[in-house]
Amino acid sequence: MTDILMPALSPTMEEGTLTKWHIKAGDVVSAGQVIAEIETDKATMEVEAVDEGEVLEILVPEGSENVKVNTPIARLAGEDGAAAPAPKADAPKADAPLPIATSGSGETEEKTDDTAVGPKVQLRDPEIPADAKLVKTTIRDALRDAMAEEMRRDDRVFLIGEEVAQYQGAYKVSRELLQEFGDKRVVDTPITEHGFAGLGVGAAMAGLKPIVEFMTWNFGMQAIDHIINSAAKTLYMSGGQIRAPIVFRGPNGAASRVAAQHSQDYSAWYAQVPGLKVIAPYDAADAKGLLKAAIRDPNPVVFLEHEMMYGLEFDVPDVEDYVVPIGKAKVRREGTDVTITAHSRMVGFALQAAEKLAEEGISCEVVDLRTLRPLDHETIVESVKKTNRLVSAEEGWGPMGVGAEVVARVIEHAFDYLDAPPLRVHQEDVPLPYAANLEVLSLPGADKIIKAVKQVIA
Ligand SMILES: Cc1ncc(C[n+]2csc(CCOP(=O)(O)OP(=O)(O)O)c2C)c(N)n1
Repeated sequence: MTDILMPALSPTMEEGTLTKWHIKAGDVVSAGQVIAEIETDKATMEVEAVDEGEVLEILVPEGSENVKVNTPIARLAGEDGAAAPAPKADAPKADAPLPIATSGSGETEEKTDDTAVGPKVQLRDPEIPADAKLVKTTIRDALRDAMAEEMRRDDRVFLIGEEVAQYQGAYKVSRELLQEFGDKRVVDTPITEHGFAGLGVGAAMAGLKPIVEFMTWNFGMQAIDHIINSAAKTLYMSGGQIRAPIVFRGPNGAASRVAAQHSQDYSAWYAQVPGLKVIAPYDAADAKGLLKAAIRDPNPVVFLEHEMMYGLEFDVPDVEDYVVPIGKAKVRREGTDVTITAHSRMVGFALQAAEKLAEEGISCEVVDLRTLRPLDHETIVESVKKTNRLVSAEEGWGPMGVGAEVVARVIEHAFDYLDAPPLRVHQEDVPLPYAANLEVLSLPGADKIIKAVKQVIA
């Protein structure tokens, strides 16, 4: 049995009208068949079935307004995930551009809010005063606040990218920045990643502090030459005379149902490059504090946000100038039996796994890497010296990955403390499939972490 959920047509869509059903209970739907029409203030969209299955029940009648994204709207017989709907963009209204929907990333973050939940108890950073007020903030707003604060502080800081100004960001991360800072400091560009990334690197070398937003890191590949060959290497190649203080940021990692070219993790790609710093935060406080640190850093920084986490809320300390140091991992849960390392969205899965394993009497320590380059192996090694076992978890591919590096460092620095060979959890070694059931099978989650933990403690 599979519930068809109300899809999100755009990254910011929260609800819509279910205008028409093309199916009724008892019908057998086939893959690609249009089953419903959905309307928001921005677009009308047809929903297609991905696989075949019998319609057991229509849960939301046609004509229903304000149906929240992710509400079950119909029930199909069949394997879980096999008949999930594929939204098909249709006739966006002219006055409302939907860059993400038209790029194929329409159905993204809201869908996953339940799979990347935050920890119930968060360990506090030592730098947060004990009496600091904590304010629930989405990751999207935490990133926005970081940019706004740094732009107020330093007039050399500016933001450039596709749809960052008028549209306020494809994921609404630059909300109201154009209004506050004007169009000289919040700059819309054509669809030319290679062009505007190069312009950013030149501006950085000339003394400005650009933040270059990629609509997703997938499109940042067009600009990879500027990131690696220009930004990362110039300090070395100029004998220390020319710096490029620049932040490249945007959504990274697996999105939902957008297929291989729109859905991949660049952590290991950039973390290999000398001259770059690479940051991949998990929660909103780190997103804010680390982005502020990245903007101030004199080096080029690759800042990997998770495409499916922008709408998630976490506690952010309400302190004057919240800056989290680059290059320091964070122990998010203390434990004694096994160390789990993770970054970005995988931290949520690691914490979920740790909670489930605790019910069986297995105590996991979860280390959030936060910065991938430079990697804080001291914190990891310290943890492994205590637990004697290691599982690394990452969303990207395994070979030559972040986990491979973590394991190598632990073997180098704590070989004698290991009681079992370390294990790596990662995506299957394939480009991410589009089909819902294969997508689920390809990506790592809490279940795969639990399996690996049980294997290393066996
Ligand atoms: C290299 C790259 N950058 C960004 C995107 C995201 N994207 C997809 S469609 C689109 C807007 C396209 O606008 P336009 O060229 O005017 O075509 P339209 O779809 O409006 O006819 C953007 C920015 C992409 N697919 N590839």
